[in-house]
Amino acid sequence: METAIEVSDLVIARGRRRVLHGLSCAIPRGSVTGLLGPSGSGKTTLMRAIVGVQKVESGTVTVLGEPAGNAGLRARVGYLTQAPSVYADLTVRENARYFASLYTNATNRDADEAIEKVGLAGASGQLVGTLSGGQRARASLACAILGKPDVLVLDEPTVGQDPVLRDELWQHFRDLRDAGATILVSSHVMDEAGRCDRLLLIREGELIADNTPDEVRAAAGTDDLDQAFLNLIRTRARDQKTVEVQ
Ligand SMILES: Nc1ncnc2c1ncn2[C@@H]1O[C@H](COP(=O)(O)OP(=O)(O)OP(=O)(O)O)[C@@H](O)[C@H]1O
Repeated sequence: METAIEVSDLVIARGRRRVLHGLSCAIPRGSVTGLLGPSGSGKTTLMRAIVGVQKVESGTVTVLGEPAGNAGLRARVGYLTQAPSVYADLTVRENARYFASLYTNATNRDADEAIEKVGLAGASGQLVGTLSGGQRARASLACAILGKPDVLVLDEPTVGQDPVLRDELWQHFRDLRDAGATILVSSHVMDEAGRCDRLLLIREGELIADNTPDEVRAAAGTDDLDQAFLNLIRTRARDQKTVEVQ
């Protein structure tokens, strides 16, 4: 298994609080890896470290063999932030073509293709400021994927999308993976966890599972991933209490 992203003993503080406490994981190349965990557990912080925009206290993050954030990675790593990062006063097409112009290898055709992939072809002439929240999120996604990056970091890409669109977006993620991309995708929705090749479950800045969905189910003794995560969290909390008492 070739590793695309290697995180080692990562410690990050945000504000005065320590958010990640020595987290380590390895994300295989050509996989869709789900990053799951409660709100505030550190998912976005970990993603920011992987794309190289987060100040790190200690530890290392290596992406495609280079330190995260290196100039050589700029065109190879795509990042969808949680808040849409597109220009409200440009149309969907203008946004996508503008982002395409920032890549040496992306064309207007790639921009139009990406718009189609996210289901926005019918709204490509519309100003982003007039789109619905879910449409705006998809416009942002189109801009993140159009450069065909080797590593794609997606922070809650399916929030606010209807089930049909969600299904299509997940199919697209799998297509990108099959073409060789490595995808890290955060989600709150457990039914999305089952669609991933691997899962990272994070809680209060610590990794409590790094497995395939089947392995997570087996370790937790239940077929239901929602329940499996609850079991893992409860077992961990119990173990920690036992250690404190001893
Ligand atoms: N700019 C900031 N300054 C101070 N604290 C921050 C900042 N950004 C995030 N935090 C804190 O860091 C912790 C982790 O936040 P993070 O955004 O990584 O969580 P998350 O798992 O992505 O949450 P969500 O699922 O709600 O997006 C939280 O306690 C949050 O309040």
